[in-house]
Amino acid sequence: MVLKTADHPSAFMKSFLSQCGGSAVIDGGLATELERHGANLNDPLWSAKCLISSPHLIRRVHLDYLEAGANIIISSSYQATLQGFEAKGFSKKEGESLLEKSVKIACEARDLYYENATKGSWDISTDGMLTPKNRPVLVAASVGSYGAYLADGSEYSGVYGDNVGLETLKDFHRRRVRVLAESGADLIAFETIPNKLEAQAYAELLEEEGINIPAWFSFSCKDGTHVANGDSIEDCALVSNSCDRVVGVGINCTPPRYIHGLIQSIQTVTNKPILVYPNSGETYDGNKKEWVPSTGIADVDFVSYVGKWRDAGASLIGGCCRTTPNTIRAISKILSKN
Ligand SMILES: C[S+](C)CC[C@H](N)C(=O)O
Ligand SMILES: N[C@@H](CCS)C(=O)O
Ligand SMILES: [Zn+2]
Repeated sequence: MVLKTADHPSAFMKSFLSQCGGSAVIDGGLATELERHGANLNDPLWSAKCLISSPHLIRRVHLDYLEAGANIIISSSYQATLQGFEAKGFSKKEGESLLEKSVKIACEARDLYYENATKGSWDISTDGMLTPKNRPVLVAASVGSYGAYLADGSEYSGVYGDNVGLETLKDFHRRRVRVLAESGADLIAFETIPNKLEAQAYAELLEEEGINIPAWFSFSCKDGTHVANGDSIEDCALVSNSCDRVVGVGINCTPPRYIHGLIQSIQTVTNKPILVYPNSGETYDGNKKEWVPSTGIADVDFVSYVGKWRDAGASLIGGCCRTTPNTIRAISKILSKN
């Protein structure tokens, strides 16, 4: 199924959601699956390292998520930055090619998925889910936060220091956003945004650079009302209202237990579609680059929350770190039952 970007970005998202039957499925943890397939991501580039060492694995993981029911696959550019590539000895041009490659791999996985679907003659799978041929699929180009580039878990603190202001953040992301916007992706996923300042930087960049594909803003949160650095989720979500190109706002890489309250808060300040793709509820240790079980309330039964999130107003739902194709298959099953 081919979706054309409508003249107005919000019409594009509306039409996509309607073709998905009202709710869309976002994919699950990309890096999580790369690691499960044997990749060692203990590197400043984290998952973007695989763009250099194992692009075939990235394609495999995208395909696994499509086969599990995802309507949106997010590219492997989360921690792919021109500055990060430069530190590894790549030229600016080579860095830009690697950014483009992340989207190309996701598009190839989508093509392969549709190709396989066309070979099959089924329309409905044995468990009642709609299968390949008529499922809309978008490729979202990931833009991880400045904190992700720092490679120390700063996307969960949002504390960048006094030296990092609005202009620094805009300059840091500018070229990367432009390259990804022209890479063939359907939208840009600004992910794991840990503070309001970075959302403002993205909103201004979208305008200044005349970015002509839609985008979403997705925040990492520390509780049911605040993003990682303590800014209120309402203030952060409000930033998206200033920008027509932003067609969705929500939360990712945040424990499931906070999501319901966050959806309710976002709804008080915006009419834009709400997206949620939480992590497993574990905590990231940025020094060891390892996930550790959280103390406190368990988030084991992620999937049992999904209906509640949809009823609360989320229309795009998936998973982030430590979620897998099994998580996405279960979400897809729940959302396909109206
Ligand atoms: C979403 S976090 C788990 C990504 C990795 C982090 N930026 C790091 O490099 O340690
Ligand atoms: N899209 C990224 C987000 C990390 S928080 C991933 O799934 O690896
Ligand atoms: Zn995550």
